[in-house]
Amino acid sequence: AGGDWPTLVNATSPLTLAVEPACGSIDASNFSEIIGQHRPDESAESGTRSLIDIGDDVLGPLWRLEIAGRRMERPLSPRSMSAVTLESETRSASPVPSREPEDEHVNVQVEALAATIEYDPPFYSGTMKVPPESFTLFYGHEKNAQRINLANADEDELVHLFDACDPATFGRNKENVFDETYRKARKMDTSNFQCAFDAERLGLVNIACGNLTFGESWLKIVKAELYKLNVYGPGSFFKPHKDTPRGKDMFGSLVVTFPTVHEGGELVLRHKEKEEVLNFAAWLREESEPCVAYAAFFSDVEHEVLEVKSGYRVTLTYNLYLEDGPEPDPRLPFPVRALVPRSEQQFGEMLVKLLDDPTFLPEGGTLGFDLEHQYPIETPRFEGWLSASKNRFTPLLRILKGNDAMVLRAFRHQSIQPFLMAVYDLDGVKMMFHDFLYIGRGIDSYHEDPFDVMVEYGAIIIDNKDAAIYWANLPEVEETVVWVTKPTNANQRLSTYAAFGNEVEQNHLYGDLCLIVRVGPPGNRQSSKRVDPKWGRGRI
Ligand SMILES: O=C(O)CCC(=O)C(=O)O
Ligand SMILES: [Fe+2]
Repeated sequence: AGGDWPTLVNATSPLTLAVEPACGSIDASNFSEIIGQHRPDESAESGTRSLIDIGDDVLGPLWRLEIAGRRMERPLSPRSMSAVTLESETRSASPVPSREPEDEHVNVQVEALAATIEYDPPFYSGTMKVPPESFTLFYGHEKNAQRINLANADEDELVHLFDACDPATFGRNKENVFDETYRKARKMDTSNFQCAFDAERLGLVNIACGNLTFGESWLKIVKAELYKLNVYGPGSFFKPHKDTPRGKDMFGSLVVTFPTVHEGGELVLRHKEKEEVLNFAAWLREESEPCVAYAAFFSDVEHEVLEVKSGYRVTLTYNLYLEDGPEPDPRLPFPVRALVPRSEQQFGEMLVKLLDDPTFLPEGGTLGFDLEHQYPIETPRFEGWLSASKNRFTPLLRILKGNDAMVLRAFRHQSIQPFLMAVYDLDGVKMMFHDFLYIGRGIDSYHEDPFDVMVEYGAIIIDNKDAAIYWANLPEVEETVVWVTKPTNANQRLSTYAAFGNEVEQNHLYGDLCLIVRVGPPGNRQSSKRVDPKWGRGRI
């Protein structure tokens, strides 16, 4: 059978399930073959509902289930199928195992640590005075080159530039699409223009990026690669999106706006429920000398260009990369970071205080931090490539941003080595895993249950207190994570990250990750053995 699968709506008696088709009528013969004996339901309108007596040796295909108000949309393995029948037998019993009382003490301690982490803006913006010759732009196709001075261009010149550009596309679900309800603007590729403005040579890259903080950034140099020239006429806009990661070392974008007369076209940046509206047009109007306005932001910052009300808005966009710098000269003193995030000192001090406190995790334990930023994850080249031992997120430790890098540095300073994990929520059972997994990668949607695959490859069960009632054999918690900052997005399917970008890119996706830190008992915090899960309480 193809198309929509039926919905399982009720479990009436131990071995009877009621099933509703997602659309159309039920082909009853199909059910009896697959999961059990079909029996018409006299109480329901004909053709809409069926009862099925389940045999002992059921094999589940892909089902959409709704049991006791909970929806489950995933491949149903024999294990969860038997859980369904079992659940209806024991419905009155409490499905959640009894739990120890919350460990309030450790919660209070980690809350004090979390409170030292201050807001670290994921962008940096301003205006910058540049030499007059920087405003010259040559553009055009083949022999029809034109010249324009972007510091004093008139409307006709800007219309000509606008017309010379191509309509701008954007990436949606692995395709480059042209859709003027989403992005109404013009762009020009670097092969068709030459601008005297050079963000690197003018020092703008250093100014803008020096204020964004990274992991081990003193070992790195920032490279700005010119990406596009964008021209927005009256009525142009670009709806919210994140810039597509083009390579694992791309960490952000730089937008430079020229002082062409325009109104509107504000750049809106959003990250973690915070929003910032940058009105470049107004900033530039206030300057008495020719300036550009700029914003450098991390790639996982959602941004949008509001409608241009009048005039023409001209921008250059750059992709920002981290490149390895020269090896530090061992004879010189170890380089000092120019900029330390404000919270680094407070956090470091609180951390030392906690690690020295004999009442803090007296047997050791595992701390978890939700990362504030997303990072580009290289997508595997072929299906099913998973490893039980290799943590595919380790290379990302070098490019952590902002507070994520700050937390990593603080632990490393105490000789404690955090690592990265993705947290999954499978029907209320939370696990951490060292790789990404989605249908077509690791799991075969028809036969395999993601849970089974992840356990086989070494996923660690960290929480079961929200487990759905149909887990027959509730997996035991193997390691309790005390969350300093709680994960907000548990991963279900990686593919959802690819939805919108400014260009198609299939090799890297953004993923949500957590920094996990195993700390030893007082006096030996550096030992990182996994601790008995009865310690501490998970706080997802
Ligand atoms: O032109 C701008 O201000 C931003 C353009 C942008 O977001 C992009 O090209 O991805
Ligand atoms: Fe963008």
